[in-house]
Order: sequence, then C-alpha cells, then structure tokens
Amino acid sequence: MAEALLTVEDLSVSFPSGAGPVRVVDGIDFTVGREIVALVGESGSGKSMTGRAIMGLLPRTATVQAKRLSFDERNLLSLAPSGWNALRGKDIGLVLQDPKYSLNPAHKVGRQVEETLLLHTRLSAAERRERALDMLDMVGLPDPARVYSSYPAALSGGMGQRVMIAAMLINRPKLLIADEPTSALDRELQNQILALLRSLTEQFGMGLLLISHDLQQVSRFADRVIVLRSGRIDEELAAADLANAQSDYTRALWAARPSAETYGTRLPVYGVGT
Ligand SMILES: Nc1ncnc2c1ncn2[C@@H]1O[C@H](COP(=O)(O)OP(=O)(O)OP(=O)(O)O)[C@@H](O)[C@H]1O
Repeated sequence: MAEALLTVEDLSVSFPSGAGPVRVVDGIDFTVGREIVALVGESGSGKSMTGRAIMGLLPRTATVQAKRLSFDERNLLSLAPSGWNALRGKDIGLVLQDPKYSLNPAHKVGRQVEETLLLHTRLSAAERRERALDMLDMVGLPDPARVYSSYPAALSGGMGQRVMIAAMLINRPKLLIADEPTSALDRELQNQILALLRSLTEQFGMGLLLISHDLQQVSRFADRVIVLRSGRIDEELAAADLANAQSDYTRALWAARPSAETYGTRLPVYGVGT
C-alpha cells in the first residue's frame, strides 16, 4: 500500500430528518497514497458524500464528524473557508460526471483551464497560456490552440471531459477526486478517459480517488477498491481480486456489472437504509 496522502478515520456524514439524524456515511476508514483507489457501491451507498466531505463541499445541512481527516499532514477538520479555497484546485482537484455542468458555457476553454493558475500562481498571461496549451495537448486533445479559443458548446462530451481533466491537473495537484467521471460517455470513450487518468496519475505521481459504480471498469483501472454499503465499508481489496471477492455484496455488485445490453441502466439497490 502506498504511503498515505489522504487519511480518513471514522468519517461520518449525517443529515437531519423528521426521525432524527440519518448517517449516510457511517464510520469509515481508508487511506489514499500515490495510487488509484476506487470507491464503489450501489446508488445511495455514500460514495459522493465521502468525496464531498474530503473536498469540504458537503451540502449545508450535512454534519461531518471524523477522528481524523488529513491530507498531506494538514488537518482538514479544522480548515477555515480560506484554507479550503487554497487547497481546492491547488492540491486537490475534483472531476465530476458531466462537463456540461462543470464548464461555464459563457467562457472560452482557455480561460477555464487557466483559472487555477490565475488564482494560485503569479505566472504571466503568456506563461499561463503556454501551460494551458501544453496541458490540453497532454490530455490528448488535437489542435490545442483551437480548443483553447473555443467555447464549451463546441466540444463533444469526451473532449469536454478531457478539458475538465486538463483544468484540474494544470496546477499539478497531489490528489484528484473523480466522481463518476465517465458515466456521461459511451463505453469506448469511458475506457479512453480512464486510461488517460491512469497514465496521468502515474506520470504526475498523484493519488486518484475514483468514485464509480462500475466494478468491471474499476477492476481494470484501479489499484485498490473500497466497497461501500449503506455508508459503511463492506470490503477492501486489491482491484485484481474483485472477481474473487469474499463478501456476498461485492460479488452481487460484480455480477451486476454492466454488459453491453444493460449499460446505462442503474444498478439494483440492495437493502440501502436497512
Ligand atoms: N442534501 C441531502 N440531504 C439529505 N440526504 C442526502 C442529501 N444528499 C444526499 N443524501 C443522501 O445521502 C445518501 C448517500 O448519497 P451519495 O450521493 O453519497 O450516494 P452515492 O453512493 O454517491 O450514490 P449515486 O451513485 O446514486 O450518486 C443517499 O441516501 C442520499 O439520498
């Protein structure tokens, strides 16, 4: 197991309800080093809330508790809003499901890719442009100069997601959290984007927390897998061992892996909230 960049100990996230607080993440422990750790589980198992707790991006009504939540020796539990702003985009990047909602349609791609350089560095406009063009090239976009001056509407879904990855990696974060980064794309593009994330993770020596419901994909792109069930860790195993998982739940999720016929449908829900 790689040396930890992120340490999560006894993390819980709860929301108020008429019947009292409901714990949607319930006392989980894990670490992420310079490796790809996948957080998997059915819909509602708490994957996104875990990712958001690490990014300090939980809904206002959520309460977060942990024995320890630390990133690169910093205690995230005591970070002030200004501390979060300094961390996000600089040391921790977040890639979400659909670039349509993450990219601002009113601004050209170049400006959005450069944004974290503007916020976190003193590079000149020319240096920022050069870094952005390099990064657009690194994520495999043909004709980076044309993409740089385009508006997001001119991009396909796969290109948009490559732009988002470029925007998140331009400042060389130590950790990237990718929450279902490919579920808006077709199968072939999904594999291309995941292969790109894997290669950039290795090239930059980053950690990647990959949130996914697709165990088959995870088995090919991740190093380690944490299986969440109703907010708790059901099993933690090497990605290579997924096909021979011990827990019945993991085996059921593995058996429900999307096939060409069922791809795009949601996974069945096994006893959430029970
Ligand atoms: N703002 C909120 N208020 C109350 N409950 C919420 C809120 N946001 C999420 N939840 C609940 O938290 C639980 C965990 O949600 P989360 O989004 O982490 O699941 P997930 O595993 O990422 O699922 P999916 O794959 O569907 O995104 C769910 O039961 C959800 O209904």
